[in-house]
Amino acid sequence: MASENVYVEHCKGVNGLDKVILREIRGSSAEVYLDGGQVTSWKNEFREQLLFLSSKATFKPPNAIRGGIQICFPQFGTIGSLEQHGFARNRLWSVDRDPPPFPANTSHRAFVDLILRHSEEEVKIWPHRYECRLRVALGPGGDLMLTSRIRNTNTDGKSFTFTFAYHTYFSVTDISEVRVEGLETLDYLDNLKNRERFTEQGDALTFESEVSVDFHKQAYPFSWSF
Ligand SMILES: O=P(O)(O)OC[C@H]1O[C@@H](O)[C@H](O)[C@@H](O)[C@@H]1O
Repeated sequence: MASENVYVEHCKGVNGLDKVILREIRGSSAEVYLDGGQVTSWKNEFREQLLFLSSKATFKPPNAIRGGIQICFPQFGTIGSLEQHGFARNRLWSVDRDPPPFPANTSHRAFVDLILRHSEEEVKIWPHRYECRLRVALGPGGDLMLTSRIRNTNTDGKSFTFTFAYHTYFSVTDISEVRVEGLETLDYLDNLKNRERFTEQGDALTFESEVSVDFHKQAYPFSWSF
């Protein structure tokens, strides 16, 4: 059997939408929808699901699929004039059959390359031309790697700025066991308190009730909602 069939399967998912299944020999797998360029499932070798996908996810483009790993581009959250989290999660991506080489080549066999290019319709709301590439790769040990590469294809040489995020919905068995470390001394905006600014004091963030906070570290904002 061709390796494409063993490790990478192109098929139809919910509502006939195009999806790609990545499989590794020890049993781990991932599923990626071309709608939104979105990973919707990631299972370890014991077939345990590591991502959350809402039972209310509609799989009706151009609505974003609620769950998995949404791609937020060219805007994360409400930092800018576009709709929340930008438009990439609402667009149909294509399989990139001939991606430019990666600086460090890996030996992964379960991977897919996707590409999203500007549409002329979209240029009206975000006046830039771009290529947004995403490689989703599943390693032999079941590790999932997302690599994104964004290229400015503006014909007039004009630069643009953007924000980007992998908006990941993790599946959590017991929220009281979860600790997020490494945030001490960083400032955050609390979405449940009118985005008031606070400084994290503790050595770990824990979750006893609903939490929705955006942390800012240098140029990289990141956000937690439970
Ligand atoms: O509802 P959306 O647009 O998919 O956003 C999902 C979440 O995105 C997070 O970044 C926000 O902090 C949350 O408040 C929000 O619920």
